[in-house]
Amino acid sequence: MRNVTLILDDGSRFHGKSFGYEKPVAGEVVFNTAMMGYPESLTDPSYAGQLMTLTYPLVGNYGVPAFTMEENGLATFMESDRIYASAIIVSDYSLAYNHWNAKESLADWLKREQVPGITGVDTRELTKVLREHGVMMGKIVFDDEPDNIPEADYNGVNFVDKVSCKEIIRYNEGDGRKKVVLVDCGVKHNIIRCLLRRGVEVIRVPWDYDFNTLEFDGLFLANGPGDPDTCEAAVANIRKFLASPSVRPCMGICMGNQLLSKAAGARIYKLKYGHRSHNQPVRMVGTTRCFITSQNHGYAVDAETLGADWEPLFVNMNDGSNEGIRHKVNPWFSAQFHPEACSGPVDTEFMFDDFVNLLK
Ligand SMILES: NC(=O)CC[C@H](N)C(=O)O
Repeated sequence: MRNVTLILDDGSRFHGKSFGYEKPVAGEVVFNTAMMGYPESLTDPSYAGQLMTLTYPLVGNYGVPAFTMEENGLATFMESDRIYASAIIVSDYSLAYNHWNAKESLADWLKREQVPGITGVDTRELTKVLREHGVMMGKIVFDDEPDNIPEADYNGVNFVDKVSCKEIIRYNEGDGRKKVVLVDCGVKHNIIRCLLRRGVEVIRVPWDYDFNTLEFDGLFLANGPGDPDTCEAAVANIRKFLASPSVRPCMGICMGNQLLSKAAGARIYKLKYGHRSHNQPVRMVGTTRCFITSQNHGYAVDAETLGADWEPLFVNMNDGSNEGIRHKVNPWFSAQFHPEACSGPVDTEFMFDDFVNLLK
């Protein structure tokens, strides 16, 4: 294992060993405090461009499942067609792995997908640095090579455009089925699985496609990487939908919550270090009902700036930030967290039932 160094923008250095693909890489360094789920997180397109630090120390011990696709093109066990995170940073990579569903080691998978992985880093100390300073750009360099890769700069980069599908994909087509347009900002496959399991037809469209020209019964706004302010084309299409005389249900997740909120007039801001974990507590506004949720986001909605017809639906119980919105009259709502989980707690999957019931 070659020696590597993670260098953060503020000059802090963390030494480790390479266990994945051997190439230097630069990107935004974020941390995730979940105890498991590295196959799902690595293939979640919302991590595009990010160096993912895991605080849970032992990683790799349950290997990686087979990368098989179902007939409909959805991955059997993963959240997309490949790894989207730019690198993974762990404390103690486990050379031995064992699980009924394991097909290969995390190291072999990373090497095949050409994604760097580093181990031996005190990821809890690294997380403390990111928590105090806020997420930072950083790079992983090999100690036996000159450090000549440029710093990452994400200003104005539209990551959604890089990961969204390029043409329309239809799932579960059939007479009499309710049709849901899904705006693919970088959709996790479990969102599509959750919809298909409820018997609807899904029409997956590129993020900037004007779906208002299609015939459909409901609109679904998916998760996606990067800064929502780079997705004005999607916001314009959502605004058209909201203004349409034919009122149809709409649900959004994560980036979908941010885009719906932007269409509702709200401002988006960047959180200091984001929410990436399996145990984010949220409260449903107006009730004392709380849910434990799976999350992966760096931006948040400023609920104070929502239009008068809208209100917050969920609030984060750790930091009070907005976790979802709803329209006061029409069947339009969204969550900043991930009701489809995968991985993570499934407490809020009922939101898919609510959405599909509204279509009827
Ligand atoms: N998972 C997501 O959809 C993330 C949304 C957005 N890219 C953020 O970081 O806030």
